[in-house]
Amino acid sequence: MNAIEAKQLSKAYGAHQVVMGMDLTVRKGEIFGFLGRNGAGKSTFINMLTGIISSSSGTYSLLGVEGPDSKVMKRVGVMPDYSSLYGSWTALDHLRFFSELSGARASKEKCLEVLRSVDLLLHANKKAGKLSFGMKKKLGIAQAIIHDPELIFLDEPTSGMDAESVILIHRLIKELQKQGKTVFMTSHNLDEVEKICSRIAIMRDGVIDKIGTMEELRAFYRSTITVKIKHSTVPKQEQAKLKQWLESAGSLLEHGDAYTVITISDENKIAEIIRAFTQCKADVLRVEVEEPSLEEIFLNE
Ligand SMILES: Nc1ncnc2c1ncn2[C@@H]1O[C@H](COP(=O)(O)OP(=O)(O)OP(=O)(O)O)[C@@H](O)[C@H]1O
Repeated sequence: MNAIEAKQLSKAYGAHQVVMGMDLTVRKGEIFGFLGRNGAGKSTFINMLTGIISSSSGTYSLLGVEGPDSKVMKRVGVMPDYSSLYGSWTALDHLRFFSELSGARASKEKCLEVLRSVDLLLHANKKAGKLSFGMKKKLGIAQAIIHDPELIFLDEPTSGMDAESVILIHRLIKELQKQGKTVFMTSHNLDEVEKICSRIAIMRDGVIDKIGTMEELRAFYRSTITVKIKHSTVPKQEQAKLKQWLESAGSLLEHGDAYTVITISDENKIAEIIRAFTQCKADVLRVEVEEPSLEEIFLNE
């Protein structure tokens, strides 16, 4: 059973087609990263899945149940927009209220345990209006997980958080995955997505432009493997031969006395490059290989 299945899901506001026939499958137990530029349609897509807005056409299911279905939503956690917190309620009040809404009625101990997991225990009795932006985000994450849901939607969970908090939330998300839960998260932080997501979809103009694991996405952009070589000076009589060989192996970006940078399309070429230097009587002192980052893939539209 898949955690999320969308088939030809669409949303239009008047003549403006915001989501155009989206097909998407998220497997159970995945940490799925959902990316796209501002206005790509990510929130609209999530809002349809979580029943906040209705779709114009298409179907979807969550945890195998065709939506919209209020019963299945008790097994789903959604991180609310921080602006929807009640300023005069404490962090603890929020968790109690939201767990009751889902029918789980978490005990005070459970609420405190969840607040501890997002490092808000010391602020349990603080009014939400007095929490900092990062703390409000943490409270939103706590609300999304208080009822022990199987599927969790997190909208930019770490934006505006300090570095230590980001690490804490990444650990928490991985822990949720270890418990068998599925996390569907949006983020504008590509490093974060690259680090913790098992699969990634990039949305553009209302459709999915790219989808796959980091490895699969990289496979489309293998032409940009960059190899940086620190080497000893190549003897004069070998220099022309080596340069000619390197130019036939890939795009030679830099070729100096002690340092060479080349981009190649096939990682098997790396060993051949090292051999070419050795055969031309130069020692290879260090080799660095850089694969395309998610940032390059994201921008390469
Ligand atoms: N209620 C609405 N009425 C009309 N247009 C809307 C409405 N909600 C969203 N849109 C439009 O739909 C498009 C997609 O918006 P959406 O909020 O889904 O983008 P997003 O990918 O989540 O962006 P961001 O990264 O900025 O959150 C935008 O052009 C937006 O103006």
